[in-house]
Amino acid sequence: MSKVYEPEGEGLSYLSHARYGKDKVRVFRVVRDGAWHNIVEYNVTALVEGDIEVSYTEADNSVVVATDSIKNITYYLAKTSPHVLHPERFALHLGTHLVSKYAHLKKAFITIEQLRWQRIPIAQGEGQTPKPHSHAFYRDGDEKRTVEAEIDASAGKDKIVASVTSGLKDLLVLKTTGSAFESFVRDEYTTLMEVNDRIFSTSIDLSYKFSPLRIPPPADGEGKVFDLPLTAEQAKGTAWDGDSVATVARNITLEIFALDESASVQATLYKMAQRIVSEHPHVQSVSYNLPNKHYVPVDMKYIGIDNMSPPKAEVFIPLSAPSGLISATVSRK
Ligand SMILES: O=c1[nH]c(=O)c2[nH]c(=O)[nH]c2[nH]1
Repeated sequence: MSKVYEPEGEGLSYLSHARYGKDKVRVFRVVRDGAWHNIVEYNVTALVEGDIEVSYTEADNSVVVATDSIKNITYYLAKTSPHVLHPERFALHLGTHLVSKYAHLKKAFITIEQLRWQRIPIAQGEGQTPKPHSHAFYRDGDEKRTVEAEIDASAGKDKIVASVTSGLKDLLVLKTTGSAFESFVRDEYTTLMEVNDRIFSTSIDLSYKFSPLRIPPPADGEGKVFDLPLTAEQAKGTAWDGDSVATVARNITLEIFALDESASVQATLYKMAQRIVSEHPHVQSVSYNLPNKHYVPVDMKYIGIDNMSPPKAEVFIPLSAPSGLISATVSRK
């Protein structure tokens, strides 16, 4: 056998953080309700922390639940969990299962990206409103719904606490008026013109943090049976009710983007975030990252055509880079 590599200066350092698991677990699930089929497609990341130091420091794999097994558990729960169609609940179930089954694993970090599948609308006849098809779907954009759940069993397996941050990303929007940018700092570095009318386009990255949830001990001790003792009323607006919060947060974002007479990306962002906090008592904070995707009017002076400011500005160069990047978090007082 070749010589085992022995690091030098062992006394100089220590393992200060360790977390591992499976990334990019791609899952598609169909739930058949007779002829009516419901589907989800997820990209799942499932990571764990706990008493795993020796796997790094002593090459002792006896504490390692293989990442391959973590992937298998993800598929096992995609098959058996009653929560699979709801990304927040599925993340909570998966995380609870991991920390309940393995005593030495104290925390699970589950990230889910849900890809879009919409039902194909089918017109039933001439002049009829189209109806969503029972089992045929199309991808209507790159937007993803996101969930990040931390399931913490370090206070004991019967005292599991979960914190969940949900949101969406890659929702591309654009408006052709109702956006200005004026009265900013002017000095020797300024070349940007003040504009009272411009194109506003951004790719929305939104996240909202829910207040923590207590997870009751799983009935079978392993986390295979999992439910929250919340009535529908108690669950309203919590991470458990993630689907309805996601719908409202998305609608608020789109509505304010469309309707706001925007003074800047900053000011519009703030209005969106405030509205989400005000409509959901269980949302503790809301964050947005909004790239300002610039559309620059083409200067046609050289051929005697005015294309520089609205209403004359009609032909634009969509700049792929650079973009502005405006971000903020609005928190409940
Ligand atoms: O809405 C904007 N905010 C800025 O901070 C900024 N900076 C810039 O060049 N254009 C814009 N637009």
